Amino acid sequence: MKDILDAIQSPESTSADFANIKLPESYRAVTVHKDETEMFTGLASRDKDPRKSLHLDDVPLPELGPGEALVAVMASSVNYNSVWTSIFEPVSTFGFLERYGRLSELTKRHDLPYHIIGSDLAGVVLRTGPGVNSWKPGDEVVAHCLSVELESSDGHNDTMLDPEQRIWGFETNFGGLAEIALVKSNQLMPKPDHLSWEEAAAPGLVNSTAYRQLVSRNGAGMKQGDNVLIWGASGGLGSYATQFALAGGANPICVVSSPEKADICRSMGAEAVIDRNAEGYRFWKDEQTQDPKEWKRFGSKIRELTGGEDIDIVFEHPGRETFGASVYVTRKGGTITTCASTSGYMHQYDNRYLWMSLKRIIGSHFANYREAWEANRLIAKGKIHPTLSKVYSLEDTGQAAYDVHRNLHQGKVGVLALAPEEGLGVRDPEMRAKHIDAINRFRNV
Ligand SMILES: C/C=C/C(=O)SCCNC(=O)CCNC(=O)[C@H](O)C(C)(C)COP(=O)(O)OP(=O)(O)OC[C@H]1O[C@@H](n2cnc3c(N)ncnc32)[C@H](O)[C@@H]1OP(=O)(O)O
Ligand SMILES: NC(=O)C1=CN([C@@H]2O[C@H](COP(=O)(O)OP(=O)(O)OC[C@H]3O[C@@H](n4cnc5c(N)ncnc54)[C@H](OP(=O)(O)O)[C@@H]3O)[C@@H](O)[C@H]2O)C=CC1
Repeated sequence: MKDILDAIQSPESTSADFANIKLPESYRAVTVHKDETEMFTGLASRDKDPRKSLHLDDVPLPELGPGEALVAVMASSVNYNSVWTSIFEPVSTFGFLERYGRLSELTKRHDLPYHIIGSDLAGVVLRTGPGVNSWKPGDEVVAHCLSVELESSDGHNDTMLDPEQRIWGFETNFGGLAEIALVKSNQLMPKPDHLSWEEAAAPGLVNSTAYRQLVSRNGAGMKQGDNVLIWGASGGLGSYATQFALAGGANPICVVSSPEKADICRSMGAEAVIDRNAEGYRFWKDEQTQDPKEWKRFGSKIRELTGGEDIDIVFEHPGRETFGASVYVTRKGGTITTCASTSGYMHQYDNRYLWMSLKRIIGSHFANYREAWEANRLIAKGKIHPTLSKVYSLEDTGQAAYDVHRNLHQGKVGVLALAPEEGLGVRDPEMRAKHIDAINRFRNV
C-alpha cells in the first residue's frame, strides 16, 4: 500500500509506474458481517448503533473483470445508504448481494459473508480490465455509484431504468469506504482539479441525486423563478438541492431544524428559511392521524416568506413524517419529487389535494450515467461546491455513520482512506482560491 501512496503523492509518477506497482493481496475495508444481521433485533431504529455493526477488516483483493477498474481510494464519504446498511434496515443488504451473485460467474464475486460498503470515492486508477480504453492506471478520478449491466433495452434511453440497476457499495460489494475499490469503468469521472481528495469524494452520490430529482427533465425539471421547498436543506441531499435552486434562478424555501443550519442556508444565499424545530410543527397528532391544521400553518409560513405564493416543487426525502404536508403546500399543477422515506416509507396524504389541484408525485432515484456526469461537471466548473463539514479516518467510519444516523452532522461527512491527511490532491490552486469560501462553507460548523 505504501508503494501505491508514494506513487500517488509523487508528481513524477507516470501511468506506467502505476501499472507496474505490485498490488497487495489484501486491503482494509469497512464492512458489515452477514452473521450479524440480527444483532439489533428488537431495538428501535434510532438505537441501532453503526459503531457496533461497522468493522474495519482486512479483505482479499477482488479479481478484476472485463469493463472494470480497481481504484486506490484516497477518500470517501458517508451516505445515508451506508447508515441503512449498518442498521440492516429496511432490509439486509446481503439479500442484494445474493441476488446479484446469481446473475453470472462474474457477479458471483459479490456474494460474500461480508459487505464492503460505500458509494463515493476519489482516488487513482490502479488497473483496468479488458475492454477499458478510456481510463488508465494513474488517472485521478471520482466514481459515481450507478452500476448497470445494460443488456436489456429497457435502460438504453435512461440508464437508471436498466432492470439490473444497482447502487455500487449498497447493492454491490467492493464499495468506496476502503483502501481499494472495484468499480465498472463507466462509473469513473475526472476528479475536479481544484478540490482535495476528501472534498472531491463528498458530492458524488447526493449531488447527482439532487441533480436528477430537481433539475433534470427526468425529475422536476426546475425552472427560473420556481419556489422550491427543500427539506433538510443543509443536509446531504438538501445542501446540493439548495445550491441547484440558487444557481438555476429558483427560490429555495429551506427547511432545517436549528438556527446554525438556518445560518448555513442563508450564507449559501437562501433568503427563505424555516426552522421546523422553532416553529414546532406537529404534522401527526398520533401514530395514525395527521393534522391538516398543521399543514395549513406550515403553508401560511411559506406564503409569508414568498409574498403569498405556494410551492412549485417539493424536494422530498423525509417521507412519512412530512409527505402529507408536502402534498398540501404544493401549488396547483406543482410537483412533489421524492427519492426517499427516512422517517417511514408508508406515506399518507390527502389525495383530494393532489387530484383536484392537478399535482404530480415523481419518484426519483440516483441519476443516470449522463446526469451523474453533468452533476460532476458542475462541481469541476466551480458552479456547485462540496458541502464537506467534518472528516473522519477509516477507523472511525462507525462514528461518522453514527453522526449521520443521529442527524448530528451538517452537509456531508468525509472519510480519509489512503490519504494520510486532509488537503491533499489539489491540482488547480488558482481555481480553488477563487472558490475557497464556498468550498469551506460547511467546515467545522
Ligand atoms: C443512491 C442512494 C440511494 C438511497 O440511499 S435509497 C435509500 C436506501 N434504499 C432503500 O431503503 C431501499 C431498500 N430496498 C428495498 O427495500 C427493496 O429492495 C424493495 C422494496 C425496493 C424491493 O423489494 P424486493 O423484494 O427486493 O423486490 P420485488 O420487486 O418486490 O421482488 C420480489 C418478488 O416479487 C416479484 N414482483 C415484483 N413486482 C411484481 C408485480 N408487479 N407482480 C407480481 N410479482 C412481482 C418479483 O419478481 C420477485 O419475485 P422472485 O422473488 O420470485 O424473484
Ligand atoms: N434515492 C436516492 O437516490 C437517494 C436517497 N437518499 C436517501 O435520502 C435520505 C436523506 O439523505 P441525505 O440527505 O444524504 O441525509 P442527511 O441525513 O444528510 O440529510 C437529511 C436531512 O433531512 C432532515 N430530516 C431528517 N428527518 C426529518 C424529518 N423527520 N422531518 C423533516 N426533516 C427531516 C434533516 O435536516 P433538519 O434536521 O435540518 O431538518 C436531515 O439533515 C436518506 O433516507 C437517504 O437514504 C439519499 C441519496 C440518494
